[in-house]
Amino acid sequence: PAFRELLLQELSQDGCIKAVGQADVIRNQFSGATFERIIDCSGKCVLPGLVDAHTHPVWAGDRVHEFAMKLAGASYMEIHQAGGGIHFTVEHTQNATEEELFNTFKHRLERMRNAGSTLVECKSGYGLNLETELKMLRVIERAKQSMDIGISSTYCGAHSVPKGKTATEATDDIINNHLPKLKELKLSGEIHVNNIDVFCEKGVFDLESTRRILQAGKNIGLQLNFHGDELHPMKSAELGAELGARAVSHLEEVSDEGITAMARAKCAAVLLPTTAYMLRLKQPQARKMLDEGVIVALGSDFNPNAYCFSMPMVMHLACVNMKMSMNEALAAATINAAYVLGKSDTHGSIETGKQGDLVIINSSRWEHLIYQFGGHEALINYVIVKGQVVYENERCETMSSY
Ligand SMILES: N=CN[C@@H](CCC(=O)O)C(=O)O
Ligand SMILES: [Zn+2]
Repeated sequence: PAFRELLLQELSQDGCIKAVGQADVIRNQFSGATFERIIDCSGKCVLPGLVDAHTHPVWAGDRVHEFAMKLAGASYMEIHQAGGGIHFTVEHTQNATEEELFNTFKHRLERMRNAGSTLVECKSGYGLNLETELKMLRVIERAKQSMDIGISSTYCGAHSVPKGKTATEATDDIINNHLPKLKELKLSGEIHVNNIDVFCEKGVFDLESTRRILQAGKNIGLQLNFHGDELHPMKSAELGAELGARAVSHLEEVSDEGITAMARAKCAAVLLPTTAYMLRLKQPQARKMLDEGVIVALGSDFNPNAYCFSMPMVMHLACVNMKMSMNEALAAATINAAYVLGKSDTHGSIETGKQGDLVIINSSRWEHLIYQFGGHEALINYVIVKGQVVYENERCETMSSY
């Protein structure tokens, strides 16, 4: 994308982009107009706001002790099966107040936004029981109403099988109790959930339970977007294609048939480079997916296992470890991620009529946003959501970013 050609643009009152083009053309077009604020972007680049297609940002209790265990050789599933991992976070999240959860979540969203994310998918899934899942979803709903960042919310009550239940019992509970409650809350206007997610994995939810939960979610109007083929080949990709899922995340262990099916069904792949990196998993086959025409998106997967807020770092990892080009990584972290959330008509690119979500960086080459690993803190000059500056980085002006 020729972002360097984009010299000036204007945002209308409704927060949407009014025009895109050469500075002199636009200057003529709007010669009589007045502006609340004009930002001179000479020597800078304007990019679409980044879209993070996969996060778990509402929780209490960090897992730094487990990071040490993993460095010492324990695997993700060994820790999970011993009652740690997601179970540890569930216990702490169940005990946390709604206010505590909201405050930490708000802070995390600010850090994501300051790293350039303007639209973020946010999952529940550390409650597992109905009461705590609803507590998490209320926290997300409150942030949707009050924070200057876009949020797409996901019910992930099937993130793990709760202690004391079998997977079948948990599946029945979700279908018979959780989903009807979500439907009721949507009708009353209290909570609007956008997507449904399941952790389809050996020892968690098998393919049949995943199918039942996703189908029931689809029946109440949720978009399907689930974890699959991460640690073991599960035929999750094939299931996603069959059910008309918007996306399947992870896919380190996807089959060849699964890739073909996803391409045909326009079911996107959400790749999560932080998780593959920190768990030292086999890298997902991004190149094969791209070559076969799968819509590839990226997510930070921010969670207590993979503690990363930054989509610029995610793009860097995708380029180095998954062999994506910088153009592919940027598309995956903007328009393709917006597609995953059902929002590519309004988000994910700089086009007239789309929402004015932008990142302005202090470099004349946009590629610096990916190239400078961890350098985004000094490089991102402004973050703009719906035409309003929501983050302005004073440090940026004084620091050299070259
Ligand atoms: N794999 C399942 N869920 C998360 C991890 C959640 C956790 O460990 O707390 C993921 O996407 O990596
Ligand atoms: Zn996840």
